[in-house]
Amino acid sequence: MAKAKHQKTSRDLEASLAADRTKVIESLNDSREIAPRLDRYVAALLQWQATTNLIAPSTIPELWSRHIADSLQLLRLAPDATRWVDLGSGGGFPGLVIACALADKPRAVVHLVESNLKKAAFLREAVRLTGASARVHAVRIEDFVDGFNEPVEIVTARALASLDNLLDKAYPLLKRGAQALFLKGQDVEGELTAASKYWTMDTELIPSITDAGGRIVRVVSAQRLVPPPSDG
Ligand SMILES: C[S@@+](CC[C@H](N)C(=O)[O-])C[C@H]1O[C@@H](n2cnc3c(N)ncnc32)[C@H](O)[C@@H]1O
Repeated sequence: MAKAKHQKTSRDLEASLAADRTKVIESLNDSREIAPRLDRYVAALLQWQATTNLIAPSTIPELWSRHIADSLQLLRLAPDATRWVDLGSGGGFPGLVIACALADKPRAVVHLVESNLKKAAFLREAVRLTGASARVHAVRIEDFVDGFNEPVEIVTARALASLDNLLDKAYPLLKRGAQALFLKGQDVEGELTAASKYWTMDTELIPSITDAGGRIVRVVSAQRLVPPPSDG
């Protein structure tokens, strides 16, 4: 009886995933190159998810719309960018998904910065399996951004920190001319108000196409008004 229930549950999950995949793949202009890469990525993610918490388990049935489409929407906002840095990549959102989409674009690279060694190991395996245009940096963001001197056009982050904190983390890249695309939830106005106490910013709020009420914050430029509190 318990075994039959387990089989039904796993069949239900497979059916949900397949329906969700179809919806997302059909929404793409041309999925011929990216679909096989994303399929390999999802297979690896589900395999590693059994031992490493890469995504919230409740989101697995809608993995394609909640995570993959959520990540892919950033490409429309920077269609010509080839140099990306994704901060706190976790299981690969949005950076690895973007790197799958850019795999055939000359000179494209997405730098994935993730300090958790197990997640970084997963990202390396996913890059190997998919052929994504990505490099994995298993370091803390704070240790990565200052010494990183390759060209950067776009900095991304999702589910990492408050806007004020994200600006602090990304600032060494923003001041070199990079723009930021931060995937945010519904309370982004509150975060903008809080950040504006410390920053003067040129920002744009773009509605998310996958997360009702969610917004993408495009930071065109930012300048800190008040120095961050010192540690000592
Ligand atoms: C909540 S997860 C989000 C992961 C992914 N961006 C997503 O949307 O699914 C935040 C990730 O950022 C990583 N992280 C947090 N602080 C970091 C830091 N200072 N340097 C590097 N990685 C960090 C954590 O290890 C974790 O994997």
